[in-house]
Amino acid sequence: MSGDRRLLNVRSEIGKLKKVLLHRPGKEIENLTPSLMDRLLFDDIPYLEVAREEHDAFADIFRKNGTEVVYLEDLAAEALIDDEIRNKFIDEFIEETKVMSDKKKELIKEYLLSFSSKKEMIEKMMAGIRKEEVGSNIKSSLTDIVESNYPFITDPMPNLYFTRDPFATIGSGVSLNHMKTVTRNRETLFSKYIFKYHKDFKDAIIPFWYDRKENASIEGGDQLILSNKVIAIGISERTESAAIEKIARRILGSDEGFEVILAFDIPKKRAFMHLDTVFTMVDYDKFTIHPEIEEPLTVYSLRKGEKPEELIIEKETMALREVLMKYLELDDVRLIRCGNGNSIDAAREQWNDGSNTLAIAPGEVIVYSRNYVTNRLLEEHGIKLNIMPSSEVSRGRGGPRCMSMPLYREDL
Ligand SMILES: NC(=O)NCCC[C@H](N)C(=O)O
Repeated sequence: MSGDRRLLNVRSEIGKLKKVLLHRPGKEIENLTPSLMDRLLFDDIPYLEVAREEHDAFADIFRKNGTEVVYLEDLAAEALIDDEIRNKFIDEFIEETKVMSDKKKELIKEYLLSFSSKKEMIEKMMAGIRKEEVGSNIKSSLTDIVESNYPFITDPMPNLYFTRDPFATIGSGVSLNHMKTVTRNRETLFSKYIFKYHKDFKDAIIPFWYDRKENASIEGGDQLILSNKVIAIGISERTESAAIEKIARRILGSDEGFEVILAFDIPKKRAFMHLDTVFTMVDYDKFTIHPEIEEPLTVYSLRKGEKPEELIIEKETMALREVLMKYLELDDVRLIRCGNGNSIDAAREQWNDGSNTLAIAPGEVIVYSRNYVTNRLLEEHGIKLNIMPSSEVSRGRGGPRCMSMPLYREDL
């Protein structure tokens, strides 16, 4: 990045990745129980020790390829530059838990302030606070008595290792997302403090395209930067059209150079959770896809109008291939089908994020080892693979793209 003073720069899905944000799975994973899984958006409980080994192997792939890796937990701790900010952060964190009683709030604060290391305090916030850690017998309100069997004072945040979703780097700016679910919206507080107070960002002029307090939801897994002109956003289980409209006005009205936002209407179901669950870019003209999105799709193109704030919106029904050829101005594109078109392999590998690859350079991606049918096909299409172990991290229903947030990619 020598000679380049931009802190954040993402103008494609495939430009050489120079800096990426990860979160190493922590104790929050061990605070998952079967009865919490549904609300906390997990389908199984990963074995933490192995999940960490897999995640470390993921981080090593970046480092070996010249990508700087930074961790959410480190940046969040470093953002708490003085007592005033630490206090403010703790208060806001507690405000966003469902704790009602003032007495309990005081005890949580006291407990969090008792950590001498800021990183350990952050990790505790992420992991969740079990009842027995903070005055287990407090029954100062009716809710405490009624909910006395609930094991946590503050819930764990097991989805944090999917750093793709709470915020997204778009151009030189940040979409600080408002997440669909309460559990994931709590995660965005860490990003808020990082961009506001961390020494690397606090004095920078960073455009914010969205804010976590806005009322419509949008998640990073739905935000794909197809080129320096075209952004794709899924209208999905997690992202609402109202949010896309707002963000489009701001991005298209800025001087970042993006010309069109394509809103892809995808099925609202868990197997299609985000646009990147069913579709990722692996090279200039190659994409991995869930075979079910090959059928004609409804796509809305949003462009800037003549008047300030005006948007021109056009609805089209087209096959994905045609949409990509048209908007990326390509003569041809190759759609690489997850599971190589076999319905059983496709369904199995799709469930384990076979289409959720992360490009670290044009034509070079990180993939899960378990999706070997799709991986073979990618190789046959000339894609260079970096294969990571994937038994445990995959249980959270996200792949290499979901587990990473690029902060800086070289322009193509
Ligand atoms: N971009 C993504 O598809 N992220 C995966 C998120 C998985 C997580 N368990 C969730 O349901 O939000």
